[in-house]
Amino acid sequence: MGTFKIEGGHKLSGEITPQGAKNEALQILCAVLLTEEKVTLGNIPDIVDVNKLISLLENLGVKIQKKGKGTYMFKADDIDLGYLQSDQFKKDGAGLRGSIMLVGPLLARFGKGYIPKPGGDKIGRRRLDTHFEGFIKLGAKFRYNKEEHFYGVEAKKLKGTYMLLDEASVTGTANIVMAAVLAEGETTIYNAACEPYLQQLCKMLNRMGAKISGIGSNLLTIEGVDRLGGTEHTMLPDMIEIGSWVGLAAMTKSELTIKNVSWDDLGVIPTTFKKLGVQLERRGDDIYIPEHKNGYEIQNYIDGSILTIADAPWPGLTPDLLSIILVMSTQAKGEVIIHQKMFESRLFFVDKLIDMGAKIILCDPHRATVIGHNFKSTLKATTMVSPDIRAGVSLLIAALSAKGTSTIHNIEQIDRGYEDIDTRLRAIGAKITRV
Ligand SMILES: CC(=O)N[C@H]1[C@@H](OP(=O)(O)OP(=O)(O)OC[C@H]2O[C@@H](n3ccc(=O)[nH]c3=O)[C@H](O)[C@@H]2O)O[C@H](CO)[C@@H](O)[C@@H]1O
Ligand SMILES: C=C(OP(=O)(O)O)C(=O)O
Repeated sequence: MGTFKIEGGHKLSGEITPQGAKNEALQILCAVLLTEEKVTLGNIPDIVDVNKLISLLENLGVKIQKKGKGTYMFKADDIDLGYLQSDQFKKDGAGLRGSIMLVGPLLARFGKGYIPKPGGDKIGRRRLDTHFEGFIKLGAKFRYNKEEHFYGVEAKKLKGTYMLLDEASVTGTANIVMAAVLAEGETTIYNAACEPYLQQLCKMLNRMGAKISGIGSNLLTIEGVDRLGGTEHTMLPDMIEIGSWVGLAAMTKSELTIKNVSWDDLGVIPTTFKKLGVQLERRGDDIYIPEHKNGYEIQNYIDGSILTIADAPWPGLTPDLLSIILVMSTQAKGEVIIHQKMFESRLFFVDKLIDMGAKIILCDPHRATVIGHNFKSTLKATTMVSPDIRAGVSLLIAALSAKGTSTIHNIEQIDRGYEDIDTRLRAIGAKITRV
């Protein structure tokens, strides 16, 4: 179990460049299976989950060449479907959430897709019904081995159809889109998720020859084609990382510039931080955050009632930023309710923040009320264990703002999604060491 030692209480300063988007990369990497031609991908983050998926592709027989930092060429012209039945696949496939999106492309191109119960954060129930209901609608036969938690779908040829998803699942939509692009006829997906990750995937598939319209909306129409060709694609900067650095800058009262954020793809993220009193400025495509010498004050609603920050499918606020927003609210002036609607076990990490001196009431598994200290009292350093990727980074931000030296164990959770985080934070003045 890896550990970070963090000496808190120091201001940071300078520039930080976000990595390529983790959740986009996981979709895009699976899409290389849809063609036997070369696909070159850039700005792939060097993080544990992405590297696990690249190694799954390699074991499936995809030829992979590293062209430079974050740039790889993939060629899926000789796929070993036998690997899907191996014990090794049952182990490797369960190592991350993103592996579930191998199923759609495999089903579309080879008529069969299998996957063990995927991994990812333990943040409550993470069902896969939307994915498999979509494949079944497209004509696939579904089977599930309960003892092994092993899922399978098979179909000679998928047929386009209309479907109304039971929920706007991010990976579910990506999976169904990747299956439908090679189906016979037209598929309409209503209540589709439309995060920038999905918009990027659909744009790339269109460059490969797919015919997808409605990109960016919750109604996608896909006219099936016989085959797809090669392409090049570059990941957007990771919006969750960008939000993490905004929260970090505010809570450590640091002047920070976040470079090349692709502002137009950030949706409500900048305005959400502004509601929490954070000053952030658009400078070209950078975010500039001044030193918050006098702290930051949470706005109330127009009628004076307490602000709620809640997650929602895009264009609502991503749930992946709520833990970060919660931690920075502990030093704000004012009160806020954090409502994590999607996941039921993602707020339990607040116990650690309470130990550190934060004023938080966990109302129920989904809602926490935070009463900010307005920097009148700093958090106390402590020893903690990172429960999931975003709670891990939130605890790291808490530790960087706290007085004294904190220890965070199980940092593998953080490494799952943040590239070389300690080196990058040291470059802007953080006192953090990996032990
Ligand atoms: C690898 C990857 O891309 N992971 C992301 C993806 O996970 P993933 O695709 O697994 O998440 P889903 O979008 O399927 O669902 C997330 C949770 O929200 C619930 N839900 C979803 C849609 C909806 O309309 N109503 C609703 O309640 C689901 O039941 C589930 O509990 O999307 C999540 C939601 O943005 C993010 O937290 C994850 O970081
Ligand atoms: C929940 C997350 O990831 P995953 O879906 O990979 O577990 C996340 O990125 O915050």
